[in-house]
Amino acid sequence: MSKLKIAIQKSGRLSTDSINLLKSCGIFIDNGKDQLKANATNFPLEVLYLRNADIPQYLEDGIVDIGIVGENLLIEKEKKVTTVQQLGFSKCKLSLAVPKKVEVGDLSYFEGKKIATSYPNTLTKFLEKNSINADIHHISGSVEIAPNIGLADGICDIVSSGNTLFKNGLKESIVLLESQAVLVKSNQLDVEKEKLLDKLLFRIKAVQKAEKFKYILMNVPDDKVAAISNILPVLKSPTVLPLVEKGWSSIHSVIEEKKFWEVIDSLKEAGAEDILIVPIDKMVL
Ligand SMILES: Nc1ncnc2c1ncn2[C@@H]1O[C@H](COP(=O)(O)OP(=O)(O)OP(=O)(O)O)[C@@H](O)[C@H]1O
Ligand SMILES: O=P(O)(O)OC[C@H]1O[C@H](OP(=O)(O)OP(=O)(O)O)[C@H](O)[C@@H]1O
Ligand SMILES: [Mg+2]
Repeated sequence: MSKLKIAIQKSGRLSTDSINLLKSCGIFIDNGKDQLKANATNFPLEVLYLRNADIPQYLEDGIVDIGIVGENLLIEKEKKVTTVQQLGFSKCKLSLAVPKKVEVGDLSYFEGKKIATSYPNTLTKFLEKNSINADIHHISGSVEIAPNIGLADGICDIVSSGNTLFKNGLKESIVLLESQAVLVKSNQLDVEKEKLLDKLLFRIKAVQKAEKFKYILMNVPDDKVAAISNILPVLKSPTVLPLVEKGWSSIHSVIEEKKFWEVIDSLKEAGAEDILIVPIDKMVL
């Protein structure tokens, strides 16, 4: 039987969330300590733990079938692969940054300047597109140190919370792109592997939907059931169940979490009591 090979980062910013995503899809991985290759016990999936930076090439070569990487890396590497789904974690930006006291104004500040980065390809293209000539210095890590040791005037690196910039006396000046983790596939999948990927994707979407929605329950006086049902921005019509106490009902439904916060006050004003919001594990609609 065919097996899908997935590449995930061995250790780093993507690894924990990637493993958790597989877990929440009900996929159990039989992992030994320091094992770089493992099999799922209940899904035709083989997991390869790799360096993030190597994954796009493995995908292009068809050595692995699918992988989880940051969008920023795909843009940098420009491999022939296909993005299947945004995953919503490891959100970050790729930005130009300079020492705190420097006034940047616009991109023309960087004309003739020296910029240290781990993303030379993305930066080169961005500067070319904007007709800026700069001296790009490629380093593979600890980029934020460069201006402090006289290696560069500015940097171009990943920014998330901004802590690393702050601690190194730098400030973000121009954002090149925004990124998040994505599921990517090789362009060499056969029909059987495409089918397995569809199965996996179906599960991922069920998990993602469940994260957005909550199960909602509340007690309401019988004469307010209609009014409260009208306020609730729910997926379908709510379920109404009688309480043991006469004259009261319990309304159950599924609601988008952000919409709940928009209607909570009107629900209370309309007479809803004992409102419970409960997480949903999976959602298949
Ligand atoms: N501080 C951060 N916050 C959120 N996401 C980040 C952050 N830093 C990096 N990322 C995202 O996670 C991806 C992996 O980053 P990480 O630093 O773990 O990889 P790396 O050390 O460059 O990779 P490798 O596995 O090749 O050693 C990046 O490409 C980016 O998309
Ligand atoms: O804005 P922040 O939340 O501070 O995150 C940004 C930092 O995170 C990443 O480095 P990481 O810690 O992954 O180290 P690395 O260079 O070893 O990959 C990135 O290269 C920045 O240095
Ligand atoms: Mg990093």
